[in-house]
Amino acid sequence: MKQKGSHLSTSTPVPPIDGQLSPRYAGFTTFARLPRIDDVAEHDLAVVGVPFDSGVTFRPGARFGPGGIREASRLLRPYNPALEVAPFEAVQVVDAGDIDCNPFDITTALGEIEAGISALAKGGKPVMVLGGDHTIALASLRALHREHGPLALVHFDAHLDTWGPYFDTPVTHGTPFRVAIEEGLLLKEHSAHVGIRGSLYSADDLSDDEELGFTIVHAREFHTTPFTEIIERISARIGDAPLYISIDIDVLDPAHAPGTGTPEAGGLTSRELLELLRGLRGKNLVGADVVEVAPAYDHASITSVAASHCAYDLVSIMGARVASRSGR
Ligand SMILES: N=C(N)NCCCC(=O)O
Ligand SMILES: [Zn+2]
Ligand SMILES: [Zn+2]
Repeated sequence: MKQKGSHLSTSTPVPPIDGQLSPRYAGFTTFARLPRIDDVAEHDLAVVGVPFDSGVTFRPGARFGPGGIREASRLLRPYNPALEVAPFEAVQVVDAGDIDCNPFDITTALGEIEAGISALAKGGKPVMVLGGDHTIALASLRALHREHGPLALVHFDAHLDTWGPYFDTPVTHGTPFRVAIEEGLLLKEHSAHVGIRGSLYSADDLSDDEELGFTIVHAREFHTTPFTEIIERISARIGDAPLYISIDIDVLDPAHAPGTGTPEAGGLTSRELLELLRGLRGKNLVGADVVEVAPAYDHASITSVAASHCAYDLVSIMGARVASRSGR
C-alpha cells in the first residue's frame, strides 16, 4: 500500500515520512522512515544493513541488528539539536536495504559486502553501515579505501579487534583491524581505539596492538581525564584525514547495551558515546558503522535505541559535510 506522506520528488530531497501524517509505528520499516533507495533518482548518503554474524566468537544474533536498529529508529525526528542540523533536509539520505551476504562463508560474504558498499559509495558518497558483527568493518574499510585511499579510524569498542586467527580462521569479529592494517587500509598515526576494557588473552595483546600502530583510550581513563581533553586527543589524532568511525555497541556498558554478543562490564554510558561523536563534528567523515547489536539479548530496545541514535548523529555529521561542500 502506498503510504500517506510518502512521495516521489525531483528537485528537493525526499524527506522521511512525516509522523504527523502517518504514525511513527506504522508502515514499512526503513531507517528513520527515510525513502528506500529505489524511491528516488539519486542519493547523497546511503544507510545500508549488513545482516551478517558468521564471524562471532561468542553469542550469535547480530544478523538481526539492522532490523532492530531500523525499528528503533522510527522515533527519530527530523531536527538534530545537538549538532544543529536537519540531516535529511539539504541532502538526499536513503535506506538502501540490506546487502545479501553468504552466512556460510566469511570470505565470500566479505566480497559481497565490499561490492555492495562500493556501489553505494561511488563518487565519494558517505555510507552509514548497520551491522552485523564486527567482521563486516573490514569489508567496509576495503570499499572506502578504494574511494579515498588510506583512512583514519576511530574505533569505539570494549575490544581491540586486532587479535590473530581463531581456529585458523584469519578474519572474524576479533580480527578486522589487524587485517586492515596489514592490507594498508588505515593511517596508523591517525587511528585510535576508544573504550577498551575487559579481560585479555595476555598482556601481549596490548603491546601487539601498539606495534600495529594504534593508540588506545581505555575506558577507565574516563574517570581520570576530563572529557574535553579526551575529545581533543582523539580529534588531534585524526587531523584532516578521511575518517571512518566504527562503533561496536559493546563499547557501552551492558547497562546501556545489553543486546550484544560479547558484553564487558565497566563501559561508557550512551550519553558519553553520543558526546564523543558530536565532538568529531566537522571532521572529514566518509563512512561509519554501528555493529554488534543482537536484539535477542536486548531489553526494551535499549541497545537498538542507542545504536539508532548513534547512527543518526553520524548521518547528521556526514550529511552536514556533504551539504557544506556542495554549497547546500
Ligand atoms: N568484536 C567484538 N564484539 N568482540 C570480539 C571479541 C573477541 C574475543 O572475545 O576473542
Ligand atoms: Zn566489542
Ligand atoms: Zn568489536
